[in-house]
Amino acid sequence: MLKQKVSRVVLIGAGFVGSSYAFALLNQGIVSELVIIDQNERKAEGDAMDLNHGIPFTTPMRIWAGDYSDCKDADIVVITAGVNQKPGETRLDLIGKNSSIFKQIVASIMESGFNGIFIVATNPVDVLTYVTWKYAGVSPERVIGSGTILDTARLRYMLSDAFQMDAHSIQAYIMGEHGDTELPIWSNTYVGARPMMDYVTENMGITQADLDYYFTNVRDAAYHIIDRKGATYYGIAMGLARLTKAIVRSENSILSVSSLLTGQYGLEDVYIGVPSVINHTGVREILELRLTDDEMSKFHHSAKVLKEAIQSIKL
Ligand SMILES: NC(=O)C1=CN([C@@H]2O[C@H](COP(=O)(O)OP(=O)(O)OC[C@H]3O[C@@H](n4cnc5c(N)ncnc54)[C@H](O)[C@@H]3O)[C@@H](O)[C@H]2O)C=CC1
Ligand SMILES: CC(=O)C(=O)O
Repeated sequence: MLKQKVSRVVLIGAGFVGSSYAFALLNQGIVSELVIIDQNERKAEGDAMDLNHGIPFTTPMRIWAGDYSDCKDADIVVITAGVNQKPGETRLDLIGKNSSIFKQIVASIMESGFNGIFIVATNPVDVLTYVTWKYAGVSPERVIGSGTILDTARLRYMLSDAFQMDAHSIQAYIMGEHGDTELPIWSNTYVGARPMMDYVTENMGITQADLDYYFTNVRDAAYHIIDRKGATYYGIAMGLARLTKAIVRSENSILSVSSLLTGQYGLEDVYIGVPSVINHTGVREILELRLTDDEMSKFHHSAKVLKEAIQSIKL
């Protein structure tokens, strides 16, 4: 007889990002159980009710507003709780408020006996992923930050729009902090199997100035969206759903997420956005790219900024 395979996600934080992620999970039928926790219990209950009413239109799933004891049987806990940026604020400006709530959140998760994978999206995400890893005291492959998964998607979208190519056919990565010091890895960008630089020079008349313009728009996308509608959530929600699918289905997919460096790129003891192989164990390995000297120096600068931010927190 076939065994019933239950996959459970517990979502902590049912704000813009969390609710959009829940909606993406339901629409894509990625897991069989979703538990929603928020300090605003009525909001978590309301979301569970609303989402349940969509079930007849999609894949069967159990959704309820729960509590931390539900983490015991969870495969993945996704943390999106905390404040978001107001216009003009950087992600690093959120460090004080958001790191202080993580101590209690991570302690409550671990008290349940949770033995699965953490995904962190709350900003500043690289710093809070490090904080989660420290507070949880688990092996680093079980703690993943959304890192530059969204920035990489933004870059692939912008290049696909510029080249009039399907975004799936563009291989490109943003590495570093999910924030102001991130960088594009042009040296490892491909259109299909062709290195992007020779493709665009030969066929498109696109210059380095154009590429710089696309990157600036990627780096500053959150500021532009927050100025217009107060928060960003659909893009990251779909990125979190993609990451969840890679774990639940053990896909061994390469995604640019925040992983702990342990000597890669000559760095250690920092969570930072790097292409990583994701499966049911979490981060199976970090796929180290060959960077140019300029890319390496910018990546080291980004890591330095993150390390300084981590040092500013009393862990
Ligand atoms: N990693 C990424 O690419 C992105 C990250 N973000 C970040 O995600 C975070 C959430 O953003 P939004 O959903 O827009 O904020 P929001 O304010 O809409 O939602 C936050 C939710 O967290 C809940 N919450 C706060 N403290 C809690 C606690 N101790 N326990 C349980 N729930 C708690 C609140 O009640 C609220 O429902 C922010 O830090 C934001 O910067 C947002 C977009 C992209
Ligand atoms: C808010 C944020 O981190 C983003 O949209 O990139």
